[in-house]
Amino acid sequence: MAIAAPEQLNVSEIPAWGSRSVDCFEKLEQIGEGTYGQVYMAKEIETGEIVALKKIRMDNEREGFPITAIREIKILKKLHHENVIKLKEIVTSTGPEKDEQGASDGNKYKGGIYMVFEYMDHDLTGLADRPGMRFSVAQIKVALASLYARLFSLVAYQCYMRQLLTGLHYCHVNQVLHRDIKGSNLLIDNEGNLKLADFGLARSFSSDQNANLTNRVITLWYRPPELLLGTTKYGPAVDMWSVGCIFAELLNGKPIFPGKDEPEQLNKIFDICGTPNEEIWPGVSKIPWYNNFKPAKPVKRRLREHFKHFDRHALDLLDRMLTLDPSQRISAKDALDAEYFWTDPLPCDPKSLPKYEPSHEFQTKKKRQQQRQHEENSKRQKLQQQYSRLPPIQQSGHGHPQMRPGPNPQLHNSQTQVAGAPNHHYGKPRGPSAGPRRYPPSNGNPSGGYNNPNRGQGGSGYNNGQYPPQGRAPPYGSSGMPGGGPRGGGGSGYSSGGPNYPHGGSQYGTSGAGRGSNMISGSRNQQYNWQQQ
Ligand SMILES: Nc1ncnc2c1ncn2[C@@H]1O[C@H](COP(=O)(O)OP(=O)(O)OP(=O)(O)O)[C@@H](O)[C@H]1O
Repeated sequence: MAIAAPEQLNVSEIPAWGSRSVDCFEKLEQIGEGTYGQVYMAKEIETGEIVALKKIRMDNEREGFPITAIREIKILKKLHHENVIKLKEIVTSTGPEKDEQGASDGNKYKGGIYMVFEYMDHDLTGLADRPGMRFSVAQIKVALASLYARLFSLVAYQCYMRQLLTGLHYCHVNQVLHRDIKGSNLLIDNEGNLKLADFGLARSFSSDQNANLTNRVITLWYRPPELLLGTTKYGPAVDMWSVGCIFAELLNGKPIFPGKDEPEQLNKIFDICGTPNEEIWPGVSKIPWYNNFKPAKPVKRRLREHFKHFDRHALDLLDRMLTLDPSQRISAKDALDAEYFWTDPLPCDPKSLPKYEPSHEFQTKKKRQQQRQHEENSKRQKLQQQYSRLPPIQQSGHGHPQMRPGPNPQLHNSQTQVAGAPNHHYGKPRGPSAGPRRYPPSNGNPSGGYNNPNRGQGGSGYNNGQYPPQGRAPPYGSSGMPGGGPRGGGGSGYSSGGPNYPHGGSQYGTSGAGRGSNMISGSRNQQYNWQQQ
């Protein structure tokens, strides 16, 4: 079998893949709008099976098939685990494509390539954003029902966290870094199963951690301090920081570090986790941008006080996930061993979790927009009715301006507010004011502008308007990256064979010394139910 050079898709490995047409599927509904393009819920016509079709965006690909898609396909082909999304096949279309209403998509001269995934009913962002899943302290105080619901959601979160860590441990053992852990990339089905998705930024890593990797990864709110400080040598600990942010977000009801840009992101982290120094984080002063960001006044860590309302074991675990020094940060394997997962109430069987209507971030956001629009319209109607009951306006021009019929300034104001209303916490990362950005500055200047020439059409970066283009930045561009990207010397790329195995006894090895994570069976010493590969 021909071996593909690193970064090339070895099509001969997968003869059946790509041979079927997307016409084998009927698109039912759009469920996601990602950097890649749209994601659809679709039905396989022959079998009736429901799948998710993710269209690979090709419109700005003068250089051929997008590297992020190649990486995602290559990595997903070698990962097989119940907590990692399954890529079933690749399908193509040669001619004009139809949208879910059966209309041509207007892109009639272009063929399309789709990844076919198993379908998942929710993403964690969409699910956590459902009214029934979020509870304020006030609600809990006033209603016993809410208390039950709150307890129930805590049990659900514990169950999701266990699955997230199990899937991530599997990735790390197989030497894959995810590098974009966030709620909308954690998919959940109605059986309560959680799966890691969106491996477009993932890559293999070698256990010596000496290779230079790109610094420009992980959505801002979930990005660890070592990346924000400019390191290019990192490992699985980067994903564990993101897990800590998600864990705290679930328990807290909102994101914990919602920074607008890199400096603010670091400030938010330092404010709660304390400022780093050589004592608590040996080597921190050697990280490229440490001096740029060194706070004038040291701040003490106050994470435990800040989240003192969390359950004790949850707080212990969170403390170890949000450890500034990546070498002291807890691994996925050790996190699965934490008391949090081994004290009552033990994580439940995912199947016992409640079933909800499908909810993806894309849909919940759309619904919220529609609801806002609806509320505005009825407000407007009410005001118009009020005005129509008012006495007619005198033509002399002495009347109060608010008594003038027709649109008045107030209404215009409120309309503007709707259009430009701040995005909800769970809004898609679209720009500085609309959620976390995905990439740090590409110009090598940590506190300077954030234009990213790699970010899709025209490379307009983040400063151009509220909604910058959504093309996923090839994470391996070479511009201005401190230390050079993995494409340059040192980037290990992919091995052409199977995944590399970590050396026995390493943090990510499967020596069998670790305790298993299957809480349902109640056995703490059980092995993980997957094979290392
Ligand atoms: N297999 C699936 N089943 C159900 N929904 C899915 C599936 N895959 C993706 N989605 C939905 O589509 C959204 C976008 O998918 P994905 O993250 O893979 O695309 P992306 O282009 O990488 O997006 P982003 O730029 O936000 O990371 C997800 O957040 C999820 O809501």
